[in-house]
Amino acid sequence: MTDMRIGVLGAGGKVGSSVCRAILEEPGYELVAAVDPKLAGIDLGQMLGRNAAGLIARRDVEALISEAPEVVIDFTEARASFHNLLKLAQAQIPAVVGTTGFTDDEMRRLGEAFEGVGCVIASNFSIGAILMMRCAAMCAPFFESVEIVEAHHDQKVDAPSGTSLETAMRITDARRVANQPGFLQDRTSNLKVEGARGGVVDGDVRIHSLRLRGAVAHHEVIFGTASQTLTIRHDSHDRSSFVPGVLLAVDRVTGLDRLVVGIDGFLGQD
Ligand SMILES: NC(=O)C1=CN([C@@H]2O[C@H](COP(=O)(O)OP(=O)(O)OC[C@H]3O[C@@H](n4cnc5c(N)ncnc54)[C@H](OP(=O)(O)O)[C@@H]3O)[C@@H](O)[C@H]2O)C=CC1
Ligand SMILES: O=C(O)C1=N[C@H](C(=O)O)C[C@H](O)C1
Repeated sequence: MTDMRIGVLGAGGKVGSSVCRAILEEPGYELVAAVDPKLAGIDLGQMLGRNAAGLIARRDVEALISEAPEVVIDFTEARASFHNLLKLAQAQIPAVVGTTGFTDDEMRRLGEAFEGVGCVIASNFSIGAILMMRCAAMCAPFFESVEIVEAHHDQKVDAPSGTSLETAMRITDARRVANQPGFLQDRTSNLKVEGARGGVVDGDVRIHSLRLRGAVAHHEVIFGTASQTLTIRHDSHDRSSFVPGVLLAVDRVTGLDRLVVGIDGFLGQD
């Protein structure tokens, strides 16, 4: 069997460079195009090691499409990603997307664009974060209060994190399905610092976003009810935590004919 031809958008970024290294090292894949505007024209051997020697970084998605990749992986920034994904869909190239920060309207339009072509968009590819979201949904009907705290490195551009938004959505969905009322509202009436109580999503789940140099990606869901709290916490200590989930999605996406959100369905054990 020939190796699967992979293209990467955001190859010079924190996650994109980890993904490129994995593609270069794992058997069964060939890195045929790597795009990052600031690296255009550079031999990626300098950045990714000798496995990448001779692979020249490309400037844009058009240059990537011209290399005929079988799957494209995208870890960039939401606005750039949205436009690039429309071009990939038009070229009938399946995509695996980790970029966060899409609007609801962009997600809807991507769903339409990928009718007939595989696409996986996941807010978090690490197994621990996926299980954290599942545990949070399982606990949601049993508690009266919940708040989410997420902490990321200080270079992150979107807030709150895509993972915390998806966790909030899964929590409110689980409560609705269990016919439970919304969470208790707090009684803060003297808010002395704007934002001190975080931001409210999906009606009543508060998210607090911390941005700290030295952090990678950390999510904590804290539930409360009379006399007790329950904390579910996940930490990504290194970007390699996302790689196995990305490769799993790459293996599955060519068998899809539409946009799938999340990789839960590929894990089994439902
Ligand atoms: N789903 C998941 O599991 C995960 C998702 N993420 C998400 O992935 C995204 C990237 O994260 P991270 O790697 O930390 O961010 P980085 O800023 O380190 O990487 C993004 C890279 O994309 C480049 N870029 C910008 N525009 C384009 C474009 N049009 N074409 C190609 N490359 C482009 C950037 O270049 P420049 O620096 O010049 O702008 C940068 O090198 C974020 O949205 C983040 O939230 C992150 C971790 C895990
Ligand atoms: O920007 C990051 O780093 C991460 N982004 C994703 C998110 O917004 O949820 C996934 C993970 O938290 C790392």
